[in-house]
Amino acid sequence: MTASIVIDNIGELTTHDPELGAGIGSRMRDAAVVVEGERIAWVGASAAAPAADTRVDAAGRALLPGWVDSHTHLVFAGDRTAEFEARMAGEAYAAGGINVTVEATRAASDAELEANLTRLVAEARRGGTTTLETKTGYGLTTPDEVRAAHIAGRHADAVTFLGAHVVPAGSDPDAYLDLVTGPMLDEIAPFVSAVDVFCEEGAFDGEATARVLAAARAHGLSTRVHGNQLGHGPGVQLAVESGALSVDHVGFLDDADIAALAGSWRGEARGTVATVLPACDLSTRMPLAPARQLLGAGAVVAIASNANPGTSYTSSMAFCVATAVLQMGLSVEEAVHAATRGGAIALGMAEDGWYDPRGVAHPRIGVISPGARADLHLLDAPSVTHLAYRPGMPLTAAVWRAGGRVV
Ligand SMILES: N=CN[C@@H](CCC(=O)O)C(=O)O
Ligand SMILES: [Zn+2]
Repeated sequence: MTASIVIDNIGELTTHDPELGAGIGSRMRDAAVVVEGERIAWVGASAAAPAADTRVDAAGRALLPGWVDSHTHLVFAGDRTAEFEARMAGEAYAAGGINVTVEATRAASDAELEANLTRLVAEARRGGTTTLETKTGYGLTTPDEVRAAHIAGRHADAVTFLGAHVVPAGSDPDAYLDLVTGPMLDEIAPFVSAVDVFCEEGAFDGEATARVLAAARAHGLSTRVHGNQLGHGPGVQLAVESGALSVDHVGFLDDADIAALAGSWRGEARGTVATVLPACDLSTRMPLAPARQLLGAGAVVAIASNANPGTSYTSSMAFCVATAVLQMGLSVEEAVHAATRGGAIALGMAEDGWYDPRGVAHPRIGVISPGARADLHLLDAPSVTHLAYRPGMPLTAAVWRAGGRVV
């Protein structure tokens, strides 16, 4: 028999389910949610809630989908405090800092990398994150990248190959590109679901990016691009042209980039999500990505933490949501949508039947709707508005992932 839970007396319920009359911008009051096994079985008025094996009284607090963090780099060792201090003293961020983490990561044992990853995933869970993508990209040799993918696959919901993060110190750029689009990709492909490339000055130019994306597609893998982070460039256009799931950072966009991202959702096929990374923009002292203009133009926007030791050493999605509201001009509803359902769309997990790295199929995530996976985040607050109204406060009261209480 599958165990059931009813969470009733919910003061404010964010579902993102248009069928429940609660898409972006509307919230249900006095609601209840019933969970059966790993799925949501029922959503409705608290007064009409059916009985279940266990009852949780939300006591008038707000319930929303668990955060979907669609962009992190958590397989690493070492620390970049000195680089951060230098940046706060006025030095600019440059892609080359990645090599500092590459050196520390290569020197770490499997157990050290896994312990660090486990610690960071637990930290994210405590903040309400129920789904997490993470990338390789601090190994940059075939064995080091494959080991990162294996370690990530034991703890993350999606693993992305980022061999094209930067040309490792001492390597010839052409030879490295041949490796990353050839033998390294061949070896890692069975253990990842997507390929990412850092298209930026100091990393990979447009031509190299196009080669990485084409090689990924030839292996049947999805693609993502780190694009337009430090300046204008071809990352967004290449991502859209190649049908990438997402292009992330998007700090420096011209009108054609915004039009391409919005236009990518107008045809039959799905488009490319614009993933903004507010904590990274702040930590690198870069302009905040134009999320308001992107939404205004009709683009699909996700918010992610970009947790990594160089540019964004936080997995706090609540902090990212608060920043998106306070500094990027999003409404609370838009920011919460971008950090939940937006992330699910960016990961290809917004529909039933997506597979995790262990080959297990799951129901859709990022929504609170009958049939969806029961990933739920109860706030110690009456409304999601408090995420921005009380920034920095620990508002996570309880978290369920696939129907199981994890916080
Ligand atoms: N932009 C590329 N990669 C990371 C930075 C990684 C690092 O500096 O260690 C990012 O998303 O910001
Ligand atoms: Zn990143």
